Amino acid sequence: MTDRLVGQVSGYLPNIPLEVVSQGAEALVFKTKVHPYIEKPYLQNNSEYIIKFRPSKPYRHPKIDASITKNRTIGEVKFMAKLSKLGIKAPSVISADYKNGIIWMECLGSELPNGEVSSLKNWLWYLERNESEERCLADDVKLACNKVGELIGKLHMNDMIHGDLTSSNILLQNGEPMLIDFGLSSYSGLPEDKAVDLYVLERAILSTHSVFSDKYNQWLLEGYEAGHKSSEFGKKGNKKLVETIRKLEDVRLRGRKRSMLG
Ligand SMILES: Nc1ncnc2c1ncn2[C@@H]1O[C@H](COP(=O)(O)OP(=O)(O)OP(=O)(O)O)[C@@H](O)[C@H]1O
Repeated sequence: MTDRLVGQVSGYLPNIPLEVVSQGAEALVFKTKVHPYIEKPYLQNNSEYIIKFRPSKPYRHPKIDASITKNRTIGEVKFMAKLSKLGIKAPSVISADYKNGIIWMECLGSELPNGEVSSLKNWLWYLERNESEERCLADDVKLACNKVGELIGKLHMNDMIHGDLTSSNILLQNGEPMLIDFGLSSYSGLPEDKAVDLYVLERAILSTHSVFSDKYNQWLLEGYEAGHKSSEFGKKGNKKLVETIRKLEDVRLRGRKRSMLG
């Protein structure tokens, strides 16, 4: 399966060496050392780039499939371009081929001592498996969670919804969090949509980092509050924060009822 898809993407990008990074439900992600048009680009990482390829789905009607691939790729690129304009940390888009579902972007993150990419999930797992409880709850972990919350606060203040907030979709670079994977992103000013975005992250933290999830979630929310209270947003920030947190309580309640009913 992967070989066929690698063959397909190599056909679209001839002579570009590709290394498979991940195969998810929606896309295949590759690393390459080749920039498509500049020899010395001004990016945080000038030696490696990411290529995200959304393959066609054989079970969909070819015309519908082509339209979905094109629209989702355009949607993701536009979202990333807006993030860059707003200064919300995420990979810069380098190039895109909408028709073939390809996004060439900046490669973020670094390598952890165990060789894994420095996503929030991998970093916390690394600490949980190799270090003491004290280390897992140290100041730099609190600061990273606060900063993630702040970043999401800024995203929501701009009425942007990530749609798939998990600790894998947050990369850390020199302690600074950056968001990735905007395949399910959308725009909404509704507190409900923002609350659901937060709830998805809260549940992801609970299931992925269960031992310390209470602390991590508390620190994330503290950062989220701080993000809204930044002088940049004035009184509007506090108003939006109160509305979203009130909705978050409703969403949690609905989630609990649903799990009680099985
Ligand atoms: N810009 C980037 N810099 C570094 N690594 C990245 C970048 N984008 C993606 N990755 C790596 O590729 C993985 C998959 O990327 P992404 O989540 O965007 O694809 P996906 O197919 O939508 O994933 P899934 O279906 O699992 O949600 C990420 O978890 C990360 O390890």
